[in-house]
Amino acid sequence: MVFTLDEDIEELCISDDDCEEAPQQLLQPMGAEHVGKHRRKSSVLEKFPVVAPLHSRRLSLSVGEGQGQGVDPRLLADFKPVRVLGKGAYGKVVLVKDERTSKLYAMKQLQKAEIIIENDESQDVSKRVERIFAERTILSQLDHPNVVKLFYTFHDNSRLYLLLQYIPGGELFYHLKERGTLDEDTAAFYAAEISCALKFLHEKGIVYRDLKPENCLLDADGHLVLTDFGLSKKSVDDNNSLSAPEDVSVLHSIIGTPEYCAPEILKGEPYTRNCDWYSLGCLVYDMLVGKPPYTGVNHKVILNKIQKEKQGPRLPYYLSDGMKDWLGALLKKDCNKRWDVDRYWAAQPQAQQAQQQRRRKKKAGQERTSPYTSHFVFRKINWAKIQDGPLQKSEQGPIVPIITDLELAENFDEEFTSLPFEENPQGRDIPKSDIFKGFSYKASGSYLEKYF
Ligand SMILES: Nc1ncnc2c1ncn2[C@@H]1O[C@H](COP(=O)(O)OP(=O)(O)OP(=O)(O)O)[C@@H](O)[C@H]1O
Repeated sequence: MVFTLDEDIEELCISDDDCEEAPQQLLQPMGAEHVGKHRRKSSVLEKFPVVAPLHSRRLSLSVGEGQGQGVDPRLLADFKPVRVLGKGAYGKVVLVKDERTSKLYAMKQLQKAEIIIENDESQDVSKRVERIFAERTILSQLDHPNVVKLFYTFHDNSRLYLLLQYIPGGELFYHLKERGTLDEDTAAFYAAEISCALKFLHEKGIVYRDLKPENCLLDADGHLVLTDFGLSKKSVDDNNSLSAPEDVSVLHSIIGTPEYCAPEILKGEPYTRNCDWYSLGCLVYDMLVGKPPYTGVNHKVILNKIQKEKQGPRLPYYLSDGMKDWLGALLKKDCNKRWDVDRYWAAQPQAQQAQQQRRRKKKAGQERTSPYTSHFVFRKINWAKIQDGPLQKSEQGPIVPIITDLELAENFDEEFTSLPFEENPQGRDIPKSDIFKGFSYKASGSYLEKYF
């Protein structure tokens, strides 16, 4: 499958009724200035002010929304805010407690006004709305131990809300900051868990596209969970056809952190699911070295650096030969020479292997065809246990977060957790519009029961 950023929301919406045109009227910016890139945070992180949830606000759900699942619609008033966990482009993520059940959730809040604002000439409103619906729709279809779970979505006049599984261990890189770098076995463990999540997504036709440190969280037992599916894309064609690549300026405007982004995406060229494996290479490089392979103040600088290197980044001498080999295969800037991990995931039956052997002779040095899961760096990984989930239930990961009280959110940056819950005077309702109609969702009863 080959993708461009030209997404097709109609394929991602649950029904045609859910998909509406973006409104034409424009809203004025809220005054917050763009703030430069923060280390290990996306460049858009501090663009918007923190807004605490309005505990008392009532909702204006569209009639019939979410009724497909027999929804007893949830209200903002059902959830008591406990602490701010993080911030993103359109709002923040807040730890909340369900007043009915006392369960904790991470509530991702997105400000409608910020989504439909025309303050960025390079990105149109309908694309932003598409991405928000895509995140909700994709997450509602996934169930994997290394992917965050979505339980409810709803909206009111000013915000959209996604009620996600609370991942209490915080960002992996929060822990890495304390340690500096990780040893190879620990990095290989996280690489294996991320690989399983990526493989699972790719099999469902989803490209994640946003693999970066702040989207890798640790659960209470130290297992890695991917969050933030705002840039994920579900494939709409299975015939490998190429559509015109999206304008590269549009692309740059939605990628906050280019350091982990595949070169073909940075260049605005068509790309495949293979881009996620490049990002995994960058992430693991960062775990081992303390910074991603190419750094720079903007996309152009990073691209120039990538282009200067013929084969890929230079790998530090202190890494093992096995790790160098694994990183080198994923960090190939030419996506045709990069390891096609999805294809060569595991050892294949002998007949296929023989066929590949013949092909390999033709393309010697071009493409890695050895099985991914049996690479030297994964020699201590029990793939069957990770892939099927029992490992995540029965064993702890290499870094077990210290959690004395789940509500304290001890593993999250104080920069966020210390923020007060006060109503943002700048928060504003947007004129009633159908643009977000169909956003509300409730997971099935059995799904909710399975996890609570
Ligand atoms: N399910 C969760 N449990 C705990 N913390 C979370 C959860 N989801 C997100 N967070 C925290 O909130 C931060 C921001 O979340 P997220 O990346 O989903 O927001 P975003 O608006 O999509 O951000 P961006 O604009 O950078 O893409 C994360 O980096 C993480 O620290």
